[in-house]
Amino acid sequence: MSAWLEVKNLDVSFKLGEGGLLRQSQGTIHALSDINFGLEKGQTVGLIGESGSGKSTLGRAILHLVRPTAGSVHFDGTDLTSLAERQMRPFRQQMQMVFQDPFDSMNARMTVGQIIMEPLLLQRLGTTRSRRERAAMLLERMGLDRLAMNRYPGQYSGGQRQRIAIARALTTQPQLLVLDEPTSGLDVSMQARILNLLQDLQREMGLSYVFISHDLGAVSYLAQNIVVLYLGRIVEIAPTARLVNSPAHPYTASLLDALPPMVRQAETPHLPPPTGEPPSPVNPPSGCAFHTRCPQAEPICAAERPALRAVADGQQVACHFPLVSVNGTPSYAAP
Ligand SMILES: Nc1ncnc2c1ncn2[C@@H]1O[C@H](COP(=O)(O)OP(=O)(O)OP(=O)(O)O)[C@@H](O)[C@H]1O
Repeated sequence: MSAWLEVKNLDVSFKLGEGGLLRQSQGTIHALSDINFGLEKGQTVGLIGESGSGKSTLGRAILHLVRPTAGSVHFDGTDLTSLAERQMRPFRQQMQMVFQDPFDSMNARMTVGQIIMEPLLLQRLGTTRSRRERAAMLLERMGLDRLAMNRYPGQYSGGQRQRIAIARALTTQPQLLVLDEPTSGLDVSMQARILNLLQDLQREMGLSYVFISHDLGAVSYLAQNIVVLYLGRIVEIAPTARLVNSPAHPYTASLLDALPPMVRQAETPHLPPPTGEPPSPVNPPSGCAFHTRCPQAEPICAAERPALRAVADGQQVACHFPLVSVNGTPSYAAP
């Protein structure tokens, strides 16, 4: 049975040398290869990985903002990838994106009210009065004063601007939000407040989230399932508790190193964080792309790409030597 949101065999490539910043370079960036996962209504899936692993591209491909090279995205039974932009319009209302630095995506000369009402205007929804009323109501729900309607985003702190961005994303009453690093750049207490707000809104409105972050701690707070990406491929996918307590891929175990001890259990393996920069996605390493940085790589890892395979209920890993055996039992010695 298909999930409410289903990503199937998704590939996204960018050709270099066709203009823009990258016109000096040649080749193809395989930003995403063979991505498969599902999300149920009212739930959160986390996308985690280092910079350049393909998280934002995946979020954008789900929202039909990037055209996949192959594969499909199904939303509530409809294959979005087969739709022309005009047919996509009713779905745009259902799905919105919240960006990392909302100030970058806000026009500093527009008032907060205009910013929040803009999606309604663009989609020609409501009347002037109903748009204003909805924007003011959402501002209040975000813990901001209605007076903010006539002020400018520059008058607000990072955390307040993130609340304004969330209010804007909610104006069209979407069912799905793609949250792209919504807490990065905020201090720890503000991060916690935004995460709590997102959790409350999810319960109240039945929202579904695709939560993109390089911070496993933030993702594990909201997500029921986590997808770990490395150089455009899924290396592990698992229910959150399983991933955090029994990671199967050495790369996942190295991301756990950054988790506070109260989130990670004492006996959970956590390898040192990967050293150096990830390899280039234009010319990725042979076999398992992580083998060049993996502390336990064997010759087969450079020769053959491991397929994603199930090791426990809901847990799949692409590794020749997973840290758990096929029945999900940890196969590592406690430190
Ligand atoms: N429009 C584009 N044209 C060419 N290459 C792109 C484009 N968008 C993304 N890429 C490349 O695709 C790869 C994945 O990028 P993406 O931004 O999805 O990664 P990310 O995991 O979200 O990283 P970050 O955390 O830094 O945002 C990178 O190598 C990036 O340079």
